[in-house]
Amino acid sequence: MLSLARSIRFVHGGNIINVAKLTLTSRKMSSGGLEAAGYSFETLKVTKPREYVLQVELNRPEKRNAMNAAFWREMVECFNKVSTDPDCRSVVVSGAGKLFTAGIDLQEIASLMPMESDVGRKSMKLKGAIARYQDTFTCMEKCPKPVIVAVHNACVGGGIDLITACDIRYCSQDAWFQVKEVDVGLAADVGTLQRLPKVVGNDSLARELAYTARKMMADEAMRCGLVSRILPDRESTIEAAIETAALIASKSPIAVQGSKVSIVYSRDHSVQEGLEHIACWNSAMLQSEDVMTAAMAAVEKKPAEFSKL
Ligand SMILES: CC/C=C\C=C\CC(=O)SCCNC(=O)CCNC(=O)[C@H](O)C(C)(C)COP(=O)(O)OP(=O)(O)OC[C@H]1O[C@@H](n2cnc3c(N)ncnc32)[C@H](O)[C@@H]1OP(=O)(O)O
Repeated sequence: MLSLARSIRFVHGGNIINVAKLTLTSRKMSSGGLEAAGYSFETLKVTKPREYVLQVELNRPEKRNAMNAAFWREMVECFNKVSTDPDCRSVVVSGAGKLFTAGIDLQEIASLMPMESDVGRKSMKLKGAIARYQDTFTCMEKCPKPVIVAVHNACVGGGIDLITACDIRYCSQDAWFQVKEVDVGLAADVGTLQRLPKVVGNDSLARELAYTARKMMADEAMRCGLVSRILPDRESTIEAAIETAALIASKSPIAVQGSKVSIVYSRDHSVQEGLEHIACWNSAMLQSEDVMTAAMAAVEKKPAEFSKL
């Protein structure tokens, strides 16, 4: 660890500020692939491939990462923890094995149905259950840390719900995407119908995919804006996602998380409401030490080191 003390005078908001001591800490990279401390799950493998970056891998490869009851519960536990983890600034989501995910576990789908005989009570219970399933992906959107998803091969049904709640989507050349729900007699209900049209900015295409359940291949996913990069294979897709996550993690966490909160808010509000929201947000956050830290680093032409958040 490298420590460097020096005195700097800086102008901020019309005031001259003396920064008595600037401590620069050298980067201590974690060894990738090791399970991240405190993140132990049955269906998810969480590792730390870079400093401040966590990789959450869907980890039921023998069942094609089908989403079972443990998965729906553990994703919420995982992302609630990520949200407040000062050692995490960005997240990569990937799938273990042959493909990204085969969607909801079809062998467990019958167990969704409550036992009540009265239709009203049954419906109320089911409504609560669907809301909890929705929370599984909404918690990724509510997590202030950017989430980059690396899709390879198949991304089916619930997989589309998952990836449309992420911030950034990359895929491999062999990736394909399928809003599969109508094929299993369902209207998609955990986010695809709400988020996909906004992600691709093409209402006609979103409806076509939802009504037909046709497969969309990687090239079309790129053209329509579902993904922003195509890489040759699974490994290079994950590596590219980790590189982007590491770049994000090197920036001010106050600025990055404020950007995410503002982008999500603005998507669902008018331009004027979005502007008012960010004005209120930044009336607090512009006072952060991160503004000074970033400015000083720029002046010194050195990488900025931001305090944990
Ligand atoms: C409140 C509701 C919330 C969410 C709703 C979401 C809706 C959906 O997700 S709809 C989509 C449901 N998924 C599917 O219809 C896909 C079914 N699977 C497949 O079509 C194929 O498995 C495949 C994805 C194309 C992959 O094919 P392949 O690589 O040849 O693998 P398989 O030999 O078919 O499967 C290997 C192994 O995995 C099991 N498995 C695969 N998918 C699922 C699944 N969705 N649910 C449960 N299990 C699945 C499959 O049974 C095999 O298991 P074995 O024990 O080896 O037999």
